[in-house]
This record gives sequence, structure tokens and C-alpha cells, in this order.
Amino acid sequence: MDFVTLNNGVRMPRIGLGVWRVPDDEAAAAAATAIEAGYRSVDTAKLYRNERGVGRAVRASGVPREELFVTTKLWNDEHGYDAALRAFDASMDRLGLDYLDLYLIHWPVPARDRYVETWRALERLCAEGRVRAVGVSNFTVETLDRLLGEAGIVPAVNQIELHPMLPQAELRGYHAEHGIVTEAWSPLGQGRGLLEEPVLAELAAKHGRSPAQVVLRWHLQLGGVVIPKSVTPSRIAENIDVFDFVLDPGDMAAIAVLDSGTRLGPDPATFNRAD
Ligand SMILES: NC(=O)C1=CN([C@@H]2O[C@H](COP(=O)(O)OP(=O)(O)OC[C@H]3O[C@@H](n4cnc5c(N)ncnc54)[C@H](OP(=O)(O)O)[C@@H]3O)[C@@H](O)[C@H]2O)C=CC1
Ligand SMILES: O=C(O)C(=O)[C@@H](O)[C@H](O)C(=O)CO
Repeated sequence: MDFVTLNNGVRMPRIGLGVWRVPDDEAAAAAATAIEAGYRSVDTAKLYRNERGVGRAVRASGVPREELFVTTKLWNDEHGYDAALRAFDASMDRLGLDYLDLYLIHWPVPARDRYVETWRALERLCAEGRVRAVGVSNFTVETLDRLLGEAGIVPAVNQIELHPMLPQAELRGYHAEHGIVTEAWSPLGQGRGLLEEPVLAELAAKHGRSPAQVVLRWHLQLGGVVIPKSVTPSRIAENIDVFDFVLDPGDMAAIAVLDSGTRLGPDPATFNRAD
């Protein structure tokens, strides 16, 4: 496993298991399979209703806790200083862990305009050592600019929708300028459409890999962190077997043609759902 070093010195695995839309028991099984296969990072959220399963798998893994990296996220109805502190306690109760590795504000929810206040609570949790690093998700250049103008800690990570159809060049450039690690969600385009693109089949054949492995390699070569979701043991193993081949500049350019600006998830500038 490769690692990135976050802006506070914490090391984060470059590949983690995503578990969105995975029921609790299935998430526990997938996380156990992943850890057994060599993953050291799992990405959950209060929204996913599977923090309990992820925590069970982490505790039962037999791998020392300090070798594992657990991320969870505060949901949109938990913004606000006190609400965020309560949300963290509730997530930690569900996870059954003594400390967390990364806590993220899931969405900025611009219509509520409470993300700066929420961030202050995350800064406090970090200062108290209850979480090793804090970050955001789905923040835009605009919401990051505002946060950085008022924050004491620069977010370690911004977890954003990122795949060859939506390569997010501007936001990645902003992250690089400010020392924020880019973490890609829906990195495989949610497993539909993208993976059937002929150019990916060609590159897969050229490298003797699968289209998913080619896409994950593309992510790694952009320089960030990636969290593919799978509940299929063979795919879980396949998705971390990407550290021993390299896409050349021509391969990267061929994948760049897939940029269509297509979002698979909500637009963070207007996503204000808080139920
Ligand atoms: N911060 C945010 O707002 C968001 C965060 N996320 C996070 O990002 C994670 C990943 O994104 P997600 O939207 O789940 O989608 P992904 O892009 O990771 O795609 C997952 C889909 O691809 C399939 N798949 C996985 N590996 C392979 C493979 N090797 N070959 C073919 N198909 C494959 C999976 O099938 P199967 O499971 O059946 O094997 C599943 O249907 C989430 O699980 C979540 O943790 C996601 C959305 C928003
Ligand atoms: O999966 C996540 O982390 C999300 O935030 C998304 O599911 C998001 O809430 C969404 O897609 C709602 O339609």
C-alpha cells in the first residue's frame, strides 16, 4: 500500500474501501474482506448507516488499530458547533473506536451557511486528539476560499466526485496550491458506463489489467487518494492490485478524452438536503 502524508504529518493510505449504499452487515463483511486483502483504510459516513459494521470489522480484524485508517463524515443535519460535537460522539459510539483517523464535513450545505462554525468544532476535536486529521467533502473553490479565510486549520483532505468523466482540474489545482489532499469519490463512475468505454478496454488489454484497474491507476497518477466501493471479494482484491504498472503520458492523454463534465452525484453548489 502507498501512502500520502497529510498537511499535519499523518499518513493516509492511497486506496481505501468505500461503503456507500452497503447495508451494515454487508459493510462489515466487505471491510473484513478488504482488510484481509491488504486494505488499511475504510470510508464510511453517518449517512451510510453502516458505521457499526465498519467498526466491528476494524475491531475484529486482528490488525493493530494504529495500522488502520477510518474515515467518517458529519451529515448535513449535524452542522453547527454543538451539533457537530454531538455528531462526532454519536459516530464514535457507533464505530466503537477510541479515536478516529479522519472526520469530514460531508457537504458544505451553502443554504444553511454553518460550515465555518461546524469546522471550528472539528478543529477542537483535532486539538483534543480525538481525531487525527480533519477535512471536508464536496467543497468548491468558493466554499474552500471562505473556510480558509476563517479557519485555524487548513482541511487535510477534500473528498470530491472525481473520475475520468469529471477530472476536476481547477479544484485539484486549488488543493495543490493549499496543501489539501484530493480524495476521489465514485472513482469508478459508480461501475456503470465508464468502465465500458472502448479506450479503457484498449488500455486494459495493453497493460494486461481490467478497465477498473486502469481507472484506479489513472487516479493514483493524478496524485490523490481513491476509495472504490465493492462488496465482491474478487473486485475488492483487484482494486488494490494497481501498484505494479504505470500508465504512460499517452495513456493518460487517451483517458483525458473521456472528460465530459458529467456529474453522477449532486452539485455541491446547490445540494442543501438535510434530512
Ligand atoms: N463524500 C461524498 O459525498 C460521497 C462519497 N462516496 C464514497 O466513495 C465511495 C465510492 O464511490 P461509489 O459511488 O460507491 O462508486 P464507485 O465508483 O466506487 O463504484 C462502485 C461500483 O463499481 C462496482 N465495481 C467495483 N469494483 C469494480 C471492478 N473492479 N470492476 C467492475 N466493477 C466494479 C461496484 O460493484 P460491486 O460492489 O457489486 O462489486 C459498484 O457497483 C463510496 O462507497 C463512498 O464511500 C460516494 C459518493 C458520495
Ligand atoms: O454517498 C454519499 O456520500 C453522498 O453524500 C451521496 O449519496 C449524496 O447524498 C447523494 O447522492 C444524494 O442523492
